[in-house]
Amino acid sequence: MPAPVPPAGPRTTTAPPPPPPPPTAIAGTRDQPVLRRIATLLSPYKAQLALVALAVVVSAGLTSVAPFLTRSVFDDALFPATPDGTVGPPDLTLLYWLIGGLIAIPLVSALIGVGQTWLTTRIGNGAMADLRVALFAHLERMELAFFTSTRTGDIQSRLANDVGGVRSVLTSTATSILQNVVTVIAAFVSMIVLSWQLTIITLVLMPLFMVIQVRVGKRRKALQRRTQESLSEMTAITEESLGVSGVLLAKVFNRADVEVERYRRENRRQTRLQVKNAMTGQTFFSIVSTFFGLTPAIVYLVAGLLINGGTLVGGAVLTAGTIVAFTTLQSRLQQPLVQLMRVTLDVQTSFALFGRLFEYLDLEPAIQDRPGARALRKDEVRGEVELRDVWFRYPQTRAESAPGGAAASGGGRGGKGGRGARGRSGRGYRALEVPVVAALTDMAGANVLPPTSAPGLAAAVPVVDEPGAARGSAERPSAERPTAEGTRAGTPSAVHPDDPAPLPEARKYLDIDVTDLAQVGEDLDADGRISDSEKWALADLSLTVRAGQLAALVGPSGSGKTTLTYLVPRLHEVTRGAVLIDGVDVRDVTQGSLADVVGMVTQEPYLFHGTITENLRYARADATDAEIVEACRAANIHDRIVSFADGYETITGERGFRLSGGEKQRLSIARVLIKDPKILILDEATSALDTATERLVQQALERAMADRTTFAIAHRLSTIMNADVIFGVADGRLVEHGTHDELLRRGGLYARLYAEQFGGGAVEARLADAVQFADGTTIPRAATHPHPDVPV
Ligand SMILES: Nc1ncnc2c1ncn2[C@@H]1O[C@H](COP(=O)(O)OP(=O)(O)OP(=O)(O)O)[C@@H](O)[C@H]1O
Repeated sequence: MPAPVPPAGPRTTTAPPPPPPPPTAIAGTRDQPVLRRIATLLSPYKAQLALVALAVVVSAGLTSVAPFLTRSVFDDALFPATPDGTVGPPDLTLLYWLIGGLIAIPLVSALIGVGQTWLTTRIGNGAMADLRVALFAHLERMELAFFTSTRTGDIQSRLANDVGGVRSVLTSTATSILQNVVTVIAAFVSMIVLSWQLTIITLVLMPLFMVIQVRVGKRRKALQRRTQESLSEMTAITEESLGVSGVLLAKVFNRADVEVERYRRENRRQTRLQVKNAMTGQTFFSIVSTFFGLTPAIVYLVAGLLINGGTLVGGAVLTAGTIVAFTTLQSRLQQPLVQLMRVTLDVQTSFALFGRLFEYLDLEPAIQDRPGARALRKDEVRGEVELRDVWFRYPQTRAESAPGGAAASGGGRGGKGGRGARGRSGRGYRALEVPVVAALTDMAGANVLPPTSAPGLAAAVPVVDEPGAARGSAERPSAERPTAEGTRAGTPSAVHPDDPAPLPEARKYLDIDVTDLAQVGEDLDADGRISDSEKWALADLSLTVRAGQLAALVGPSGSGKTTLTYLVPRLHEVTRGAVLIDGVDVRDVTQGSLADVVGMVTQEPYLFHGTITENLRYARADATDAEIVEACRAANIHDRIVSFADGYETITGERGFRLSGGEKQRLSIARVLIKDPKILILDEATSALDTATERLVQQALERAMADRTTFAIAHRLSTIMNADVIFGVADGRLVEHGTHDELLRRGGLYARLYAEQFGGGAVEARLADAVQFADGTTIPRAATHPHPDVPV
């Protein structure tokens, strides 16, 4: 039995969490300048900020009163002038009061300082936490394509390093600026009151300093951006190389040294940048400090000349007290002024970090709920799925859009999860995402049909039974969305300038060798019909699967089977055409309700680091212990779980690495059974299974498929034989459909596949360790493959 329900954590809470405020509300909008956006970020803390401002003004005021007390100590208390011009005896009463004041000022200032630090730390950390959550929530809403084209390390680095980098700006910089500005202004006013002539001497080089500082700031900002990019790169290398898969890959291919060298190189770059960053502006600050160090000497000299030459304007008197007070003020001015320059520089530098953060916050999720989207009611859904005139192409990746960008980073290692570019930053993503999305929206609204002159395809467009029945039930009026029949019959239709040239007839696909099918796209390219950059992952695809049917998808590797299935739960958005569930366009329903209706068992089931129970409850937080056990029994995994020392409380390990491929598969089947979706998408992964578990997985799958519409990317003969309909996909096109017998008679793609992959019906499945035959016998394979998770 599983242990009692664990305390509700983020993964197990039953009540849906309140929707996060849109990130723009937290951090302003794309069109606002960075400073305004930072102000928006701080706006929830207005009251505390006002308190801080008050504290700053009070302590600055107190600090600038001190020199006047000092002047009074000298001129009125210690050496009071008598009416006849001589120095009288010290006025001790006045001296006591003045000394009392001089003691009280630093004490009160220190107390105010403590309170101020407490407040600013709270404000800064609060705003930083808001920013981090806004970024996390925003990224969670991004579509799948964003993650396939962005390195995980880059995302992690922005959340950790960049947000951490702006911490000082948010915690102390704002108050530091305010404090120093007030101190500097108060000191200046006091200095002018004491002697405007001496003040001019102090100020004379300020304009020059300011100009230099702006230039230094620009340089520091550019350096900071490069430093953060390098940090992203390092995080990405760590993430890729020190994950379980990465370590396994490096060990199997003996690439550990290469990985270390890659890390060392980037680390060296990081060190160089850090040193440059720290050194930029140091000479400038040394000059400023030297100038301030020399100023008192210049002041004494000028004061002597002024007194001697009698050039003091308006009969002003330069007393010893005034000169002492002035130099005290002037030396007090030095520290806040230099600090102000440093802080302004930090702010300029931090803009580079804010820029990187806002870049992500400004990415528009390409797939969102449209206004007024309605919820699909799971209990009312029958589960009929239709793909209507579907065209799909993957959004251009960032490497393709930003020449030299990602390629220059040279970090990627490829692999299924990383087909997309491995760019260094998100810069290019929006640049191409927006036009792509805009173009798609245009096409969807412009009643544009992909042209085709492929008569062969007319025969290939499948409707499993009752042709047209489901088509008519779509919510959109047919005038808005022309039917596939219309297109096929050659009905004139608007042609978009971006549309590809006419495609060859389906016969072409049926006549070529199965193993050559992956090349079809390139053949077309050579013909000049579709350029490679315009290659469609799915083209002109229409099919209907009735509620409760099992549809098997077959076709060569890379033909688009996975892509096709991802359109149903809207993990990708069709470029043209529509996907309908019970006649309702998936774009018209909320993504949340769609996710409730569609379940997936992927080739590489993902388990997070946690107990088995926690992983299973991810499907439905309120699943009872009995339901969990029932699902595990149906998935043939219960007995295995209870055989573990910790039973249902066994920790699965990161990404489920403590479990075998077959165990993970059965757990993921149990998880989908707990979810109980109306539509199931199943990517059979027989090559990850061994003979011992194959039968258990197959049984589990049969139970999972029962009573729901299933799309199975089939790698088992029995799945195909049991299918109500088989769809043959080649190079993103549906080239044939029908039952096993019909397609065999046809002698096309499926017939070839059946002959080659399934040995004409003799082979049931190709497993990790053996080939399993339809009669139940197995023949071991040569054990050349060290681990199913390691690509060879
Ligand atoms: N995220 C992506 N970005 C760009 N192209 C992609 C992406 N994912 C897949 N593709 C491309 O789309 C095409 C179809 O891939 P898909 O994974 O759908 O094929 P498949 O038939 O499921 O292959 P397999 O049986 O090997 O899993 C391939 O050319 C592939 O390279």
